[in-house]
Amino acid sequence: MLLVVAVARLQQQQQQQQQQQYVCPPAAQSQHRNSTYPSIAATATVATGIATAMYYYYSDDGSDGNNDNNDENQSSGWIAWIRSLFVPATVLARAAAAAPNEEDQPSNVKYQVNVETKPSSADESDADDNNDDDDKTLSGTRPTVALVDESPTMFFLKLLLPDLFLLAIAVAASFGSAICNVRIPLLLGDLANLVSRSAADGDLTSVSIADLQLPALRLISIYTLQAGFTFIYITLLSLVGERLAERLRLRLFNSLLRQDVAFFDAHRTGEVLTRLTADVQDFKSSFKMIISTGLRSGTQFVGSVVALLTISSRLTTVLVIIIPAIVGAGAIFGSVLRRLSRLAQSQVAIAAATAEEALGNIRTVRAFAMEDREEAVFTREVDRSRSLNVILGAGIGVFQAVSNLAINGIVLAVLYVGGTFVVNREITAGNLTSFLVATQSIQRSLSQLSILFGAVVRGMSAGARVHEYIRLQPTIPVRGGISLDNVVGDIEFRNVSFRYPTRPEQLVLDQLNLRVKPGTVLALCGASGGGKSTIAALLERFYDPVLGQVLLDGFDIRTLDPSWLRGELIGYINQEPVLFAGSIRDNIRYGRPNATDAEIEYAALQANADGFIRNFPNGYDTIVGERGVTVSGGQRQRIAIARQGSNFDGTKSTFAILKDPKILILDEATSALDAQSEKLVQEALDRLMKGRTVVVIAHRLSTIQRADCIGVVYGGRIVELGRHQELMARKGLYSELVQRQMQKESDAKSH
Ligand SMILES: Nc1ncnc2c1ncn2[C@@H]1O[C@H](COP(=O)(O)OP(=O)(O)OP(=O)(O)O)[C@@H](O)[C@H]1O
Repeated sequence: MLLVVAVARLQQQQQQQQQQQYVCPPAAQSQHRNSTYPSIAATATVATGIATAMYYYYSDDGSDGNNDNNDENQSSGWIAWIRSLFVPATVLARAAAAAPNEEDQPSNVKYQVNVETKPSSADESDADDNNDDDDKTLSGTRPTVALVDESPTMFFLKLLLPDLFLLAIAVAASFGSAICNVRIPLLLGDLANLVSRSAADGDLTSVSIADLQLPALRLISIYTLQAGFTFIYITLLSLVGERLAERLRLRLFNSLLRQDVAFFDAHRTGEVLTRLTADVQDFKSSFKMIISTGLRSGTQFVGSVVALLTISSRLTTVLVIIIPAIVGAGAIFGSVLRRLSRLAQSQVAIAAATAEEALGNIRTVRAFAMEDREEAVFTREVDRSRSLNVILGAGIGVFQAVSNLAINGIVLAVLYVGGTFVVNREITAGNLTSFLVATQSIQRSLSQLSILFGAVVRGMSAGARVHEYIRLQPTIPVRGGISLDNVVGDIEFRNVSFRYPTRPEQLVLDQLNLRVKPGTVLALCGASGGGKSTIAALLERFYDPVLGQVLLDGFDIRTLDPSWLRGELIGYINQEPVLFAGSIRDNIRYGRPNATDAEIEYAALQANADGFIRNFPNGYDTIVGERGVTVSGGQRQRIAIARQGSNFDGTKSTFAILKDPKILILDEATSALDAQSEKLVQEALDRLMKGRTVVVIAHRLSTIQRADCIGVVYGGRIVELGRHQELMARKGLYSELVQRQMQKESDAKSH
């Protein structure tokens, strides 16, 4: 019996010790937990016919807003066709993560917003046995992707909805223009028949001007009507296209702003920006082309075929044999060019990325005197790009030359066979003219439809790429969840294990336990790569743990509103605070857009920043440049500190407008500074830290000796925890780190 009681007591003591071990500073426990001529008489007519046909071949009614219609553009149309057939096939890797457990919550909930997260498999298991983490294996914890179940077609139809009426008018006008195009060759044939009749009679006066007036008037009317339709559909299509692109860009940007931090770990900024710019542009152009060229060319094609059959079914048979063969050969050659072009395009992108990297990091390039090397790398990539594009250009040249030969061959074939029919009086010269014009109309329609085909493919893939990002749901929503009142700033990491989604094979935090009591300062130190910054990232909820919980005042932070958590509760100053390209004033005001100038200046004063800011010629209106490059590191940090708070003295009295976080995370905040700047920054930080729970991540151990508690992070765990003196007395890893650093400092001094 005594033995049983003794074992039970021993187990109880061990449990208490384990809990005490990760409390900082060591003391009481938290109460909460959770969670595209024949007859000589007719020669003049045929000449007129050829001229008309050639006119039609080399011109167009206009347009689809994409300017693919005159001689020059005819050739650029072919190029556009070939180019348009490129289908960049990009399939993206995904990222994502976990979601909250819902359990009992303490009662200081201020308000609640709907939580949008979807539980992942990892979370489901986590929810089942919240604290039984010991039983869990850490395999299979790679985050799943959360997607909105909506097809791209459905999405784009919905996006078009506000402009449906305008689009309907544009479609009707485009259709009207196409009908006019089908009518024009027939009216031209009527006119030609009149002229040929007079020529055939050998009496050029047999046809009076009055006889010519009616068909001429009809032609003028239809030309005018067509011009009107063209104006309407191009203008409206342009309007609808631009509005659609705008909505698409806004939706995409909105979605990107809300993606998980893990998404940005996995995707290059350049790639994301391409979707926002080039892909939206491609989608818009293709959309406009489908409506204009598609509808016009389709209607023209069908109308012209009917016209051909009406004029001469035998002559039409000749075309039916020739045209498909030519189109087929063109398609095969086109696919080869397409592949070549895709290669050339990606090479251009590689060259651009090389330049972007070098120019974006110009300071590093300059510092290492690597200009020549970067030039050599860029030259190599540009050379490859040139070679591929020269081959592509030659291919396009061959394609276009053969195309022109084929098209001219068709004209000759129709003239020859048609001429025979005219000599045999099977058809009239006017009919032959109409036939030629309609043939050209068919050719033009077919070539535009093939361009359109490429554009459709390209537009669809661009649209799909854009939609892919839009339908991606962040696993950590930006808003949603509860906000608390009267937060005291009690932080607890309970059995937290973590892997970065981009590197799931590496366990970064391994069942880490840590408790920071309200109003105290915890300093985290330890070897590089141990997991210190990761602890801060989890506290900011940039990521969710794969196992375990991060608790704030007893609430699992997955149940809290992330926007409230980051915007109000936690202040985060990292080693390289990033400023926006605006003025100093706007940067300090960033957290609270409604702060007055007086409040901003007070905050700057408290952050030891007012002095240097006033020394700038433009004072608070000084522009800090991209990412804040025109101010020094120490100045940048003090601006970042001023951005964090105004009630530096712990009172909320006069200036409580700027951000006033209850919890502060200082990630290497003073590590990049000289002694004088560090002193100024440290003073500002000391003021800012008053009355808050602070987690400091530092390498220089001398700066953290006064911390209420020091935690040594190693291999994703807290291996030592306590006050400076205690840890020194323990003669463990901390004392070793301190001694090594002292040695380094004295070595540096003696040199
Ligand atoms: N975004 C990320 N994606 C993948 N792995 C990451 C990411 N950030 C950090 N890591 C890895 O996680 C581990 C812990 O990194 P962390 O930045 O937390 O360490 P640290 O202790 O703060 O190091 P240091 O003192 O050098 O800043 C490292 O191995 C690092 O390579």
